[in-house]
Amino acid sequence: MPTVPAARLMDGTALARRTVEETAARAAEITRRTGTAPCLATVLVGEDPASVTYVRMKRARCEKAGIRSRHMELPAATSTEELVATLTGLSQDSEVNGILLQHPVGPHIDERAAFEAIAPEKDVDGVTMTSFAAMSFGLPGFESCTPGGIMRLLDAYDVNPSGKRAVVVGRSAILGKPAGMLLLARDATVTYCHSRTTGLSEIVAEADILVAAVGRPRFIRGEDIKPGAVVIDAGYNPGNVGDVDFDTAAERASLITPVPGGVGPMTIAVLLAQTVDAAERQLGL
Ligand SMILES: Nc1nc(=O)c2c([nH]1)NC[C@@H]1CN(c3ccc(C(=O)N[C@@H](CCC(=O)O)C(=O)O)cc3)C=[N+]21
Repeated sequence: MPTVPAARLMDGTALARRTVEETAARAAEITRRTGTAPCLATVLVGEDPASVTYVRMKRARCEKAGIRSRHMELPAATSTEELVATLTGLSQDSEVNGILLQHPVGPHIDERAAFEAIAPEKDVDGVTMTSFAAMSFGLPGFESCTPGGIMRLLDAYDVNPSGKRAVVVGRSAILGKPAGMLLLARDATVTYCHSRTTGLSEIVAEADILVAAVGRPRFIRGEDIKPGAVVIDAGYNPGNVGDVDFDTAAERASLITPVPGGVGPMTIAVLLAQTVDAAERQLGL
């Protein structure tokens, strides 16, 4: 007998559409009141095809929402000092409301130094230490976009993290680590797993909420998932493949995000929403 998938889909495309519509209305109001649309600066170092595609998608979504974008393309050989100077310039430019530095930059660049050159009030991608601290303390501020998108998905599907066991597989600076912090700020009991974790399967099996953010295609398999768990696939591997083996996971989960159509569109929606938040704050609206 074929197994019936138990899981309901968490539709990131639909939620992102609603979020972007609300954002577009707020952007239009800013434009009406000031004569100028909010502006996101996007900075891309090098020509990694996936990064080029992601930045293009972000800019296209901005345009649809009535947000201007100003794009800067820097050669792969750009030094840390040059990148920091570019980001400092954008931070001081009163026409720019938000700044996105696409990750990853080349290995010869100190990415942390570059992120910290983004003024905290323009850190709409939630990558600075200031933003991380705000997420960790549960204070208002900009959220890292993918983790912020995950929290909005949980809220939209009435998943309250409070008291739940959340397991985050992955500890990157702008995905796994802040995702765990946002869940902790909402009173989940959070466990981080990573490449040195031993007994991963046993830990994953305890998760009421599982966030997969390791960057390994179909790494999390259904057999390890607790029946009824909420499974968030934050993986973006080449070919639009997630970190979760969707078919087997969907047999066990109660709710699951697809790839594509789950966390990805929400990442961009949060970027746009936070760009308008930044513009409103800077204009005192
Ligand atoms: N500073 C920084 N901030 C980021 O937020 C950031 C980054 N660097 N570097 C790369 C990752 C990746 N990322 C994605 C955004 C949207 C989709 C997305 O919308 N994906 C669609 C499918 C895309 C397609 O059709 O090709 C989906 O999942 O439905 C995926 C991945 C943001 N990232």
